Amino acid sequence: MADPPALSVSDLTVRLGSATPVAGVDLHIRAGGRLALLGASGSGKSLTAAAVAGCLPPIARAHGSVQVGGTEVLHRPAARRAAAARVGLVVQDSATALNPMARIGRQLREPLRRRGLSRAAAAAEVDLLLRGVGLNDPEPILRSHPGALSGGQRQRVCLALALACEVGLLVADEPTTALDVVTQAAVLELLRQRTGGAGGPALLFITHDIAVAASLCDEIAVMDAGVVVERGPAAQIVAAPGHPATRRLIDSAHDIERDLVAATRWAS
Ligand SMILES: Nc1ncnc2c1ncn2[C@@H]1O[C@H](COP(=O)(O)OP(=O)(O)OP(=O)(O)O)[C@@H](O)[C@H]1O
Repeated sequence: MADPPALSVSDLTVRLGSATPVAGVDLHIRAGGRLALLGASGSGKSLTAAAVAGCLPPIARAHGSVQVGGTEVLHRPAARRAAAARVGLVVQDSATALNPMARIGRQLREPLRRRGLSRAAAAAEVDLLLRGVGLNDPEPILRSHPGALSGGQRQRVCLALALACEVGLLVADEPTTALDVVTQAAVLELLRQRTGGAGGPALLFITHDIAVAASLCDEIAVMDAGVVVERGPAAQIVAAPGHPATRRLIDSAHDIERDLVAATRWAS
């Protein structure tokens, strides 16, 4: 039998008081697929991601359906979800995603111990996970508290933590926005290597950057004012954008590229 979709969102609506920042969103990611949810600031991407990950703000009222791995989870906060319906979450601000009081080693071993690994097996797996996300000298990282790490190191630890939970779906909400360009490229490459395909988790990648969306994901869904206005294969959306919101995102990417070329000429 075919695997159930990693994510199936139908008619998702999120209300915050009298505002409706997410209005009737449908999304679909096949097992091992990668979808970018693309949109300008305030278009409703993060609230959609929060509904999927089970961490909407308490004042939010959500309707519709969110199925992870075939299980309905919309009204189940992250901590109350069955293991098969858990979602790994990597957010922009990794400083808030980790417990500031606990050493990295403990935070990474915990989910592995919960999965039934022995103390020794969990320690070996943590070592592998950190090396797998490019932290090739794990010992000092394991002994550190989150505040002692750089933003790039913390983001890699968050990715390792999400992978330690062996989820079928990873939600990455602007995971590289707070990083310098070199570290951004490294973290994006890691996401490319560690998600998608037969073995890795599916990916819901939240971004306002169409170039990043198209380079990492097979499909793109564009949000504008709480609604998905366009969706399709990434190459097709970039080559032939059908909605003004998508064209605006492409134009702003071209503007940045033009500025960069002009600055390079100026400097040389
Ligand atoms: N906790 C909250 N309380 C009140 N309003 C909120 C809350 N979270 C989001 N909003 C509002 O809902 C709308 C959508 O927010 P959301 O964070 O989903 O947008 P976004 O597309 O992710 O934007 P960005 O790229 O800037 O993060 C915005 O107008 C935002 O101000």
